[in-house]
Amino acid sequence: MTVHYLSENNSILNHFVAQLRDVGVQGDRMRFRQNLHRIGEVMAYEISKNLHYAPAAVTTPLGVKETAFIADEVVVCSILRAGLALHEGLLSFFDGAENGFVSAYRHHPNNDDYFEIVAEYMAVPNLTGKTLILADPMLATGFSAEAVYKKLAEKFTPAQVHLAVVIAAPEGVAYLQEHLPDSVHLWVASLDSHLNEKKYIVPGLGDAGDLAYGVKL
Ligand SMILES: O=P(O)(O)OC[C@H]1O[C@H](OP(=O)(O)OP(=O)(O)O)[C@H](O)[C@@H]1O
Ligand SMILES: O=c1cc[nH]c(=O)[nH]1
Ligand SMILES: [Mg+2]
Repeated sequence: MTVHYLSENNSILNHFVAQLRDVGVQGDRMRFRQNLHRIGEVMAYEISKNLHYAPAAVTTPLGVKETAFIADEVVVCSILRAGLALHEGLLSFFDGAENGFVSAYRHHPNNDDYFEIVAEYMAVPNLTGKTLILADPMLATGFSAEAVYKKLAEKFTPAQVHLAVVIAAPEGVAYLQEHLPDSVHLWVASLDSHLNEKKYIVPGLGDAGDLAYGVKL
């Protein structure tokens, strides 16, 4: 797996991530979703630098300009719920992309800290031969991303896979390095310190799904 750390260079991306984290701003759910959307746009731009291009001509009122257009067939696929707002941002740049949605949540069967990932709902187009961009703001243990990747890989063979996450824990990055193929690209807006005993990212931002859409039962 190739990891791209987007905060290695200072950019306005860091402002959007900082607002997601800030307890004084988080109460504004619309701004939280809007910042995920804006980060999705920035990530789309960064990922676009790794896609394949083919030459094509554009006719202007004054002549013809040879340029290069994305040749890959892009599919944006979000991991529900928290991936949705990021998905919309990616889609606003990859506006011709196909779309997929897969669910993943932490199930605590014993009402303690132990959990299993349940990935059951999957609504996706054919991914074989296409460029799959998986969107999920949080990479904590890496179990959700792994479960979703494997569920999709059972049925399809994408030509390229890009996993776009906003905040990652080192433990999750290391886990995916071991469990996903070398060909996968991981895009990280910010790398944090560690996971706490509940496997939440520290300092992180809290629960991204709840902050975007409200607390679930
Ligand atoms: O790396 P992991 O340890 O698997 O944790 C990361 C997962 O946790 C969050 O989803 P969550 O389970 O909170 O679901 P939600 O989006 O419905 O809130 C997040 O959006 C990831 O999918
Ligand atoms: O820190 C974390 C870990 C999992 N899911 C979240 O939303 N946040
Ligand atoms: Mg959640």
